[in-house]
Order: sequence, then structure tokens, then C-alpha cells
Amino acid sequence: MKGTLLITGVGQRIGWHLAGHLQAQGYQIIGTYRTRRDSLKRLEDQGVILIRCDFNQAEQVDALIADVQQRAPMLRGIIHNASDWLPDGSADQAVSRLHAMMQVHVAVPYQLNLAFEEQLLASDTTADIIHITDYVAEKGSRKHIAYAASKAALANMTLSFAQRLAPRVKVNSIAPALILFNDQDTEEYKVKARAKSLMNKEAGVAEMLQSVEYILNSGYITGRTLAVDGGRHLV
Ligand SMILES: NC(=O)C1=CN([C@@H]2O[C@H](COP(=O)(O)OP(=O)(O)OC[C@H]3O[C@@H](n4cnc5c(N)ncnc54)[C@H](OP(=O)(O)O)[C@@H]3O)[C@@H](O)[C@H]2O)C=CC1
Ligand SMILES: Nc1nc2c(c(=O)[nH]1)N=C([C@H](O)[C@@H](O)CO)CN2
Repeated sequence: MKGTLLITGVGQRIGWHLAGHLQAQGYQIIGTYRTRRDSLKRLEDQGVILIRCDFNQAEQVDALIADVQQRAPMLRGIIHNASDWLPDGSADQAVSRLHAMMQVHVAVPYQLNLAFEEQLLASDTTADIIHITDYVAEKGSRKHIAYAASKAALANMTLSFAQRLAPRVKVNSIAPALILFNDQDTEEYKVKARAKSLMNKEAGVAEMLQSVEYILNSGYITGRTLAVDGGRHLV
């Protein structure tokens, strides 16, 4: 076995594919989810350990930490994937919206990294923390200001934790753009979204799977961001 990886937000989409793929690669995955879905049974059948946790509920985060510390004296890594892509609301929603974005994208990743520092350092091979950020962390976003700001904070934590945990733990970000559309996305939206990058396409989940594996298999890369964005910065 290649060691135990904690992945947050495995209930659907990229996190769900990451959990199944890395479990099949020989890691023992511990995955967090918030909403129970039939699709989770396929992960359970593969041997993925699932722990329900809503990051807005402090007692559930504390219970998650205690559970993982008991299950995994050593951690090969943590992949912070859980995320809420909320648009900005009205001014009277501003503070609660920013708090919600900071909670899921910054506060809980910060808490989990500190809570599992000992387990990561105890790994018998170099361990990894991977923060899944977003291209907009460097560019900003007109309609997702709070979301982008929180992803920028997550990206900054990559720099800090990389310095704190080297050389036994590597810490990197993956900054995607347009990996996977959402079911509600209209064709008009899809045309506009694809056109925002040079590659003019929806990347697909495989781009994220291979990006995570690239970082996990590196013995040297740390404190960096892997941009998986189709050349958006050049359009
Ligand atoms: N999809 C894309 O094109 C892009 C994705 N990204 C980033 O990649 C990562 C994966 O993206 P994607 O698969 O689309 O993500 P999703 O929007 O599908 O969210 C992933 C999971 O996060 C969980 N989550 C959200 N809020 C909370 C919370 N408060 N507590 C616990 N869990 C929570 C959800 O849990 P549940 O469903 O169980 O409620 C959800 O399944 C994210 O970090 C995203 O920001 C960045 C750029 C582009
Ligand atoms: N948590 C999520 N974050 C993001 C999503 C998503 O579905 N969930 N989607 C995007 C978009 O793909 C955007 O990059 C282009 O429309 C960004 N972040």
C-alpha cells in the first residue's frame, strides 16, 4: 500500500474521481463528504473510507480530526479539494458570503494541516499537501470576488506550509480553470467559458488526476503552483 491520503470533498465530480483513481493506484483513501449520494457506495465498494463532515460545523471538523488521527498514525498526504463556488451576493450578504468562502477554502484546510502535521511528518516517504486553488486566485473574478479572494489565501498558505514542513512534507497548489462544467451550464455559457483559454476547451477530469499524480510522484517540487488552465493567462 502506498500510504493513506485524506481527500476532502469526494462526494462528486473531481473529488469523487480522485478518490476512486488513487484508491485503485494503491493508496488508502480517507474521503470526506457532506451530502450522501448513491455514487458514494462505489467508493466504499473500492475500499475508500468515507467520513461525513460539513466544514461549517466546528464539532464535525473536530470529530473528523479525531477519527483520522485514530485511523492513520501516518499520513502520506492531504488533498484539499472541497469547495463551494458561490457567486457574490448583495452588500448585506457580503460578510456572511466571505466568511463562508474563507471557512471552506482557508480555515478548515489551515486547521487540518496543523492538526495532521505530526502524522504527515511521520510518513515513511516524503508526504504531500495539495491545495486545489483556481486560476482566479491570480487574476480575480468580477462575479466571484469572495471565492477568488479565499482561493488566493489558500494559495498563500501553500508558501507558508511549504517553508514550515520542508523537507519531509512537500506543499503545492494546483490552480485549475474549466476542468468540468456543471449540469446547469447552458450552451451559451459553455461557448463563452471555453473561449476564455487558448485551448478553447473543457479540460476534463483526467487533467486533474494526472496533475495530482505528477505532484505525488515528485521528490523535489514544493511551494509551487501547477497551473492547469489551458493558457487562460494569455487570452
Ligand atoms: N470544476 C472546475 O472546472 C474547476 C474546479 N476548481 C476547483 O477544483 C476543486 C474540485 O472542483 P469540483 O469537483 O467542481 O468541486 P464541487 O463544486 O463539485 O465541490 C466539491 C465538493 O466540495 C464539497 N463541499 C462544499 N462545501 C463544503 C462544506 N462546507 N463542507 C464540506 N464539504 C463541502 C461538496 O460536498 P457535497 O457535494 O458532499 O455537499 C462537493 O462535493 C474545487 O476546489 C474547485 O474550486 C477550480 C477551477 C475549475
Ligand atoms: N467548487 C467549485 N469551484 C469551481 C467550479 C465548480 O464547479 N466548483 N467551477 C469553476 C468553473 O469551471 C470556472 O472555472 C469556469 O466557468 C470554477 N471553480
